[in-house]
Order: sequence, then C-alpha cells, then structure tokens
Amino acid sequence: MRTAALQRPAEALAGRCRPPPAAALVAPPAPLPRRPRQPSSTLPQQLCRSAHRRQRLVAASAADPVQTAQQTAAAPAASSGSPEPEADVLIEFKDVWKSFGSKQILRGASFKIRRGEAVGIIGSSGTGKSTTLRLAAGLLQPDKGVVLIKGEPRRGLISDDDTSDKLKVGLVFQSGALFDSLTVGENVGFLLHEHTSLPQSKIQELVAESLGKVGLSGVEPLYPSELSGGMKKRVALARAIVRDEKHDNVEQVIMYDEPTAGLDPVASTVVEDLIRDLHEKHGEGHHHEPDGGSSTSSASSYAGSTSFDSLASANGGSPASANGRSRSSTAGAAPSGNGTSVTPLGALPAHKQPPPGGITSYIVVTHQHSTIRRAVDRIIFLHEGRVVWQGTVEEFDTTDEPIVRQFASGSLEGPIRYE
Ligand SMILES: Nc1ncnc2c1ncn2[C@@H]1O[C@H](COP(=O)(O)OP(=O)(O)OP(=O)(O)O)[C@@H](O)[C@H]1O
Repeated sequence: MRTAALQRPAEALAGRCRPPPAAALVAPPAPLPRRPRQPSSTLPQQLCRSAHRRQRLVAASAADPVQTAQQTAAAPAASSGSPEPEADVLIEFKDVWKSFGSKQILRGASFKIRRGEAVGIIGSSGTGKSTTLRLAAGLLQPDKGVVLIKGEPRRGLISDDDTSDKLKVGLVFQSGALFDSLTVGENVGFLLHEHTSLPQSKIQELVAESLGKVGLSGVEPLYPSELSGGMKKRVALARAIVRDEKHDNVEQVIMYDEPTAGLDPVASTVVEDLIRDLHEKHGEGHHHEPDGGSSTSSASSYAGSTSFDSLASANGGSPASANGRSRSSTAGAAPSGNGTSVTPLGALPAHKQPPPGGITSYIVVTHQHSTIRRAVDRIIFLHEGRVVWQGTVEEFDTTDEPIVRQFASGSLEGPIRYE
C-alpha cells in the first residue's frame, strides 16, 4: 500500500505531476432508454412560466428554422408583459463571442443561470459548450460581449490569488483532470495545500469529509489509475466541493463538463444522482415553506431550502485544472468594492434568501440523454455558437423546434449539418 500521507504540493508534485489528459471527444447522443425522473417538477414556478412563454414563441419555420430558433431564444421574456426577476441571476452571458484563431466558436451567446437552477447545456459536438463553461469559470475571456457574475462583469481571467466573496464557480472537467501521479487524497486536497495555510491534519479532515459526501470514504491512498471511471468522476466531484473554510459563506455554482461520458448506464446513474444529491438531498423533509408546503424535492426548493443550509458544509474550493496547470476556479466576480447592488438578494422574499454557502445551482454539459433526464431541469440548446432554444426537460420532449427534434432523434435530416 502506498503512503496515504498528504504532502505539501511542492514535494508532492516534484517530478511526479503529469498534465491531465486532454478532454476526449464524446460520442454523439445515443438514444438511451428513459429512466424515471425525480417525482416532482423541480423548477421554480417562475422559471417554468418563463420557459413556457419562450416555447410559445417558437414558430417552426421550414424556410429557416435555425434563424427562427435563434430569434426565439433571443426574444426577451418581457414580451409576455411580466419581466423576470433579476435578483436571482447568478451567471449571465450577454452576447458573448469567442474564437480560436480563425475558428469562430461562440457567436453572440446569451443566457442566464438563476439561483436554484439545474441547467443542462446541450448541442452538437464542437458547438462551444465546453468553451462556454470555461468562459463562465474565468479560464477564457470573451472576444466580445460580457460574462456577468451576480450582475458584475467578470474582469480578466481568474488567477491563483483570486477570491470571490460573492459567488464561487467550480468546474469539474470531463476527464476529471486528476493528477495521475498524486494520490486521491492529494488530488482532492490539492488546492487546500496550494492556497491555504491549513495544517495537514485539517486538510486531511476536509478531504475525508468531501470524499465521504461522494461515497468514497477511505480511498485517499489510492492512485487514479487504481480507480474505475465512475470513481474518478466522483473524486473530481469531491475535489470540486472540498471545503476551504475561507469561503464557507459563499454560495457556489458547480459546472460539470460531461460528467457521465464514458460511463456504463449504472455508473452514470450513480453520478447523476450524486450531482442532484450534493445539491439538494439534505433539504429533504427538513424545510417547510411558510405556507405549509414542503420544499423537499429539488432545485426548485432553492434558496429557502435547508438543503442549502446543510450543504453549506459542503461548500468549498473548486479546483479547476487547465492545460495541466491547477488553478483556482473561484470566480472572480469583480474587484471588491463593486458591491452586490446589481442583484440585491434582499429583493428575494425572506424564505427564498440563500443560505450561507452551498451549491446553489449547477450546470451540466452533456450528450447523454439519461443525464439530461435525471440530473437537470432546464435545457439551454447551443447551436453554431448561439442559444437557439431554452426550455424545461418536459418541453424538450414536446417542442416542435426543428433543431431540437433533429438532435433528440439523431436524424440526419434537418437543420443540423455535419461536415
Ligand atoms: N483552446 C483552444 N484552442 C483552439 N481551439 C479550441 C480550443 N478550445 C476549443 N477549441 C475548439 O473549439 C471548438 C468548440 O469546442 P468545445 O469543446 O467548446 O465544443 P463542445 O460543444 O463542448 O464539443 P463536444 O460536444 O464535442 O465536447 C472545437 O472545434 C474545438 O476544437
């Protein structure tokens, strides 16, 4: 058995750290059998209403369905006459453009992620989904447009000393981005070693706590090569939620890039349920709305639910590793001093106020139908670098939008073209 001792990073990494493997391409969507969904509708009612409004605006156009869909997705909700509340918008993309060399990837992507949401970002391969997550995490900068974190423009890339007292944005990479040459314990505690002065014993305690939350107690001494694919994904998750104590009172959004890619159906289910559970399960049966209703089930129970109170203990550092380098993925909302006046939490009713810390919302990029159905409530559809459709998972099944229908069916006929 190899030593379980966590070393300081300098020792741990000396000569042993290899860059994590590049994200593998994912197979196109496979029509997997439907699994039963969680029993309840899980979006806040206002979000469902707005999604219905959006969907009603969709007019299937044989002449130019892509254009129609793009116009639909861009149509302001205000067209319905009832503006959506802005106080709970945590992340917003406003007309974001991004290219790599001569390759234009994002072409004016606009969307909002609200407090309490479980959002899936889907779309064809290469359409810019992972790029979108990297922009939200601050690993990339837009060429044009703006990424707002709680209403404040993200300025510059995250840096090692970047901290946010407003929102933490964690990114769990498709590959897991684990360092092969570090033990599981070292991987999960990596950023605590790098960015805190916590004593080793405390780090070990926090690492054990985090691994316990993903059902992997006691695996600290193992190396990634000794784990199954599903276990690696869960270790990456544990690393994303490990507490750093300094940020215990900061709510966080976790973004998962293809969390179930390459997993068998059962291992996928484990990860999908874990994603939901980390977000919500501790609230079940605990919280009661003032009207007597219980917000036990879901993301929709959002800010007022004790699911977040108990998850506050799961809040923490969000390591992200890009190009083999570990970085803090703590989202720098903006230099301090800007305040939170743009999205005042006070605008939310008292019972919807977010608790300190906790995974407030999450975003999943996935091609897996099972993950869409089991782990998310609302879908954002990216096509050719723009958001062309948004709606609930239920609406995804019923919409006439040609792009969505083609994507869902895997048909070769339709507006989506593969070269
Ligand atoms: N750092 C980079 N440098 C150059 N090109 C890049 C970079 N990152 C992404 N790309 C390219 O941008 C395009 C979009 O990539 P991205 O990973 O965002 O797509 P995606 O929608 O997540 O695709 P998939 O579903 O296949 O994972 C791809 O063609 C990719 O090769």
